[in-house]
Amino acid sequence: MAGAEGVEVTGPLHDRYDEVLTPGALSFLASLQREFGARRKELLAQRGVRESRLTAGGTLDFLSETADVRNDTAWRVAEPAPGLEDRRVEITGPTDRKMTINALNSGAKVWLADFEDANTPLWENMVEGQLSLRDALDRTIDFTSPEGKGYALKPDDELATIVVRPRGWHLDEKHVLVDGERMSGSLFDFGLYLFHCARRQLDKGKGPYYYLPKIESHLEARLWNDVFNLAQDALEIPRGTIRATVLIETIPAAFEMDEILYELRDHSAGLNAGRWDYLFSVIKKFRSRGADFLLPERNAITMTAPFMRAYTELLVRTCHKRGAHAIGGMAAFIPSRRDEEVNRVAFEKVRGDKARESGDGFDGSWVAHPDLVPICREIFDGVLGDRPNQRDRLREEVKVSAADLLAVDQTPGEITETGLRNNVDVGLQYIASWLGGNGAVGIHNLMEDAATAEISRSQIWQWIHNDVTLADGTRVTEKLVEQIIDEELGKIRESLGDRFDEQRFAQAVSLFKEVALADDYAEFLTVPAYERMP
Ligand SMILES: CC(=O)SCCNC(=O)CCNC(=O)[C@H](O)C(C)(C)COP(=O)(O)OP(=O)(O)OC[C@H]1O[C@@H](n2cnc3c(N)ncnc32)[C@H](O)[C@@H]1OP(=O)(O)O
Ligand SMILES: O=CC(=O)O
Ligand SMILES: [Mg+2]
Repeated sequence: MAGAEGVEVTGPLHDRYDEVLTPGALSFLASLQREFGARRKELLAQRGVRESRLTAGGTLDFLSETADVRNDTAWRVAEPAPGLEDRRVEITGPTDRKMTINALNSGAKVWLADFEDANTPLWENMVEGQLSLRDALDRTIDFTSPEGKGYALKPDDELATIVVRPRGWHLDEKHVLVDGERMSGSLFDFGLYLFHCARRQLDKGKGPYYYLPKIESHLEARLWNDVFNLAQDALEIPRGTIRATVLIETIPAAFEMDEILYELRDHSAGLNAGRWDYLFSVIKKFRSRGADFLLPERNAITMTAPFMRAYTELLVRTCHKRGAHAIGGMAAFIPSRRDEEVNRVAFEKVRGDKARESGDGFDGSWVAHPDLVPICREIFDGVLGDRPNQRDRLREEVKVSAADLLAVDQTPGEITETGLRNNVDVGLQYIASWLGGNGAVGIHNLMEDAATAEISRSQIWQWIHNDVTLADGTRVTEKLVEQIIDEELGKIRESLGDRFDEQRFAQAVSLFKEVALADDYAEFLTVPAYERMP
């Protein structure tokens, strides 16, 4: 494979990788990295500065310097692009060939093709995911399971619209060096998909669409907008062709929703309420601030907690004021085709979650599994009927203050030994799976991904470092957690039997201790985890 000037690919080049990593594509990636790499690093450093202020006792508020943007009632985002008018059901998931076909065929309006929370950024997952997307658009994708079950796409007009979620700004792609430096994982995922699939999508009457994860400020949204403009110009695609839905899934971003929409207004496809990373962000940003920012154990926190309601209500209000879609989040309950009771509970929980969202004015929502598509559709059908969305529901009565968004201590629930054990158990099982190359997994009938695992390990860090006592009066210490790690690992070993040794539990324990116990808190568990990957 001929290279591109200044670009070195250090990952293995398996079958067909040359179809994605072409000299033209690599040159395009290099141009994005050269233009935006330094700004990305500056913005990541600014996250640290803001976080240090919070650790020192500071707070978050709506920005005074952008009050004009918030108060100006005249501007609106672009009208929805083809394929994004009606988003009442969106399925999310990894981009391996089987999941790609299943997601596109699922009956959902949109498929979020995930290179972030549901994905281990193993080199093979990244490049083969891009091949899946391209092959899906060419309709050359197929798959045969080891049992001989064949998979093929339904006709185009029955397929979900593809929306790609690249990695967040914090992640590198270490297998592609530009002028000797690792390139941004975000730019790698974004750029390869745009380079290969923008024209293919336009030929089908749709476009290159993205979900943007883990953004912490409108300046990060501005960076994405500048990336879009340069990329569209370079590929001779009209500006405004790319559309992006931003996940509001960090607490600082909740104070900048208007500004984020404004920065991306010609490319915007709305906002999504990414509840799991949002909870992680609340814990992370205020992790050293004692009782005022202490949440109950993970499974006790619901979307009706006052600070979560404030966030979702403000999101719908802000989106609809600007003509943008407001998309709901993920209920973690997954159905089972083998256990009727598990299925019943999952359907009931998801139904309740989608009923609340559709009633609040969201225009659609996420599901994690094809069997949940009909439920989400039925609930949104009940509110939307034949209308593609409810962007006209302005929710002008919603008033949310900074204090409402920060009312973390008003969340009902407690911290128990069961909650502590669950965080350890799920954290270990998830990390072992992630290190094995699978970033989305069902554990105890709940969907676990990078965002939910971040909550588990960060709660433990917070409880140890804030002298928290459990409901039974036991203090959470490093020693106690070490003991629970041993005990929970023993249970996992027993339940897996011979399969235990096939999985990466030794590595998972070491990483879990690093990210849950070490005084020096890791900003993302996926960053040290990535360094342990080939
Ligand atoms: C916080 C956030 O960011 S949420 C968004 C990120 N997270 C995700 O996207 C998770 C998506 N969901 C998944 O990955 C999966 O549903 C899991 C891992 C939770 C469970 O998967 P499984 O254990 O395979 O579930 P199950 O065995 O019930 O699957 C039944 C069928 O549905 C398919 N399926 C399940 N989930 C999905 C999905 N999200 N997309 C496409 N197909 C799916 C399976 O491949 C399987 O297909 P098959 O019958 O042809 O073999
Ligand atoms: O990405 C979604 C989330 O909830 O996190
Ligand atoms: Mg997320």
